[in-house]
Amino acid sequence: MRKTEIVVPLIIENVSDFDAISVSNYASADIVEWRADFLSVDDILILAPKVFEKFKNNKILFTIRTTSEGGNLKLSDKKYIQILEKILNFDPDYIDIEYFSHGRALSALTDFRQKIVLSYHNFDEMPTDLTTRLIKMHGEKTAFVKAAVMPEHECDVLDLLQITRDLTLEYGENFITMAMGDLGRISRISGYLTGSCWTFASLEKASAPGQIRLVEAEKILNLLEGNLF
Ligand SMILES: O=C1C[C@@](O)(C(=O)O)C[C@@H](O)[C@@H]1O
Repeated sequence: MRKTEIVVPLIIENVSDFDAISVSNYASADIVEWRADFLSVDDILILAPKVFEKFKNNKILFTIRTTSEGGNLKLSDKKYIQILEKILNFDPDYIDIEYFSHGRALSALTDFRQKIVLSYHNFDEMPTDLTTRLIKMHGEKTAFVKAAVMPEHECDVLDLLQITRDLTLEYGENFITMAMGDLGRISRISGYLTGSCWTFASLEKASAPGQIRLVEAEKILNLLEGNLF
């Protein structure tokens, strides 16, 4: 029995690509993350009914990664909240909210806290205030708190692992962390040590640097965690 849940990003770049997507490719994903920011806002709302119907037997995390945090869409808070409100009508299991870029969405959607994955992304560095940020995010009492950072040195990766372990011991198991890029790859398979609850593994196109492919992630996690849980 594996501990770490595997999240597989669903990336649709054109509405016309959707029908060719095979749900069976996502069968071994614990959660499917629809990274909706690869589409325009209009196309997100056009495709939403079809995505939630096609993946009705999967757990779905709905994510709009904005340009403020390494994604593709630049949105006002008002528009960001409007889209999330419309998507919530499809009852996703989780929605991602960028706490430091679009924190107003959290207060607007406070009734959905148990669906919210509060997130923070830093594609430039391992920030020195990461612990403070994660504790502040944890205080919002959402389902999960997630941080993806870019390590420059090996010590940045080791620091992230230790910070995750310390916070999990202190505050409980709702942290999801990863160090991105090739240097950070170990952080994606060390949840059994650190307490990080999820890892993101790619099917075809990775949604962030350093992601391990789904097939390999399953093998490694089953090897590392198989006899532990
Ligand atoms: O926040 C995350 C984590 C991630 O950035 C990663 O590094 O695997 C991938 C994103 O799709 C997801 O929304």
